[in-house]
Amino acid sequence: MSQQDVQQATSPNNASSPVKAERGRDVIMEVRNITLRFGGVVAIKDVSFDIREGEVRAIIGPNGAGKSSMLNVINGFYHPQEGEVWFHGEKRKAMKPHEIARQGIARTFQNIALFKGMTTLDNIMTGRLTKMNKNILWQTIWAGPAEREELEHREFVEHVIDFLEIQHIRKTPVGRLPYGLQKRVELGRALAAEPKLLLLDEPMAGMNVEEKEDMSRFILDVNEEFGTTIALIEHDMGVVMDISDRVVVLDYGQKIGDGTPDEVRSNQAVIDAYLGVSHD
Ligand SMILES: Nc1ncnc2c1ncn2[C@@H]1O[C@H](COP(=O)(O)OP(=O)(O)OP(=O)(O)O)[C@@H](O)[C@H]1O
Repeated sequence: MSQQDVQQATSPNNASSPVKAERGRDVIMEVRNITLRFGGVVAIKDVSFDIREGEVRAIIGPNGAGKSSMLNVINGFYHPQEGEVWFHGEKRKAMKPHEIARQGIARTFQNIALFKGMTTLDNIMTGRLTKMNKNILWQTIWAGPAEREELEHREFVEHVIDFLEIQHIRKTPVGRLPYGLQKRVELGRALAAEPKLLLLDEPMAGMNVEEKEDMSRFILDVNEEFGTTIALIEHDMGVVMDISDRVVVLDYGQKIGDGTPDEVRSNQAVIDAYLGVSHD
């Protein structure tokens, strides 16, 4: 990234709204002194930060900084060698990812992870899995008469479909959809779980400008209208500064910045990290 890119990404036009910055005072997620190693590689080193209710929280940093690893710690995919994860005031015990999903944490993936042969509607229905008994899920998708519980789930899913403006593709197999719409369906599937905390792993990756604008709008709408707390990893700095309330910055596995977009954009360590300035 060039000096100009850093300055553009940190221009005042991208300032987040003061109204949003005021929101979300209660901490719902906290990582404390997390250290994660893969053999001899230290992916995360003694990192602590929190996520407050109702905010959009970004985790940024150069390639290899430890962002995905941190998302996987929050999500329960990785168990750190040191440190603690707290969710809703409780220290998390060792849990499987599906148990964590039942606690109200949902995520999307960097590489879309949808059932490509299934329709938009059925993919989003699978997002209800944590809310329904498995038999009902499979009846809903494959056969079976509509039951009351199924109808309630279907109703919520239809609400998500309307909200994301994807009614026109509800019966289309997702493998046939353009990339930007597949990303939207994936967001829909995560929303169908009615998460308290939604984790987005590079939601704009591979998108053109228009698709990025659409996705930014949907993320903010989800945050505003569903009241969902969102933590995201994103490489596009302009987008990050636009939609986030607070940003944590990692570099070589360590936290080098944490604050509002304004605070982060004027942090010299952050600017140096993005410009590749060496630090001992
Ligand atoms: N499963 C793994 N096994 C071994 N090393 C890993 C593994 N996952 C990540 N790492 C290493 O941990 C460090 C942090 O990687 P991570 O993918 O978390 O960074 P990142 O900030 O998400 O990078 P990128 O922006 O390139 O996706 C890197 O040095 C990476 O090579």
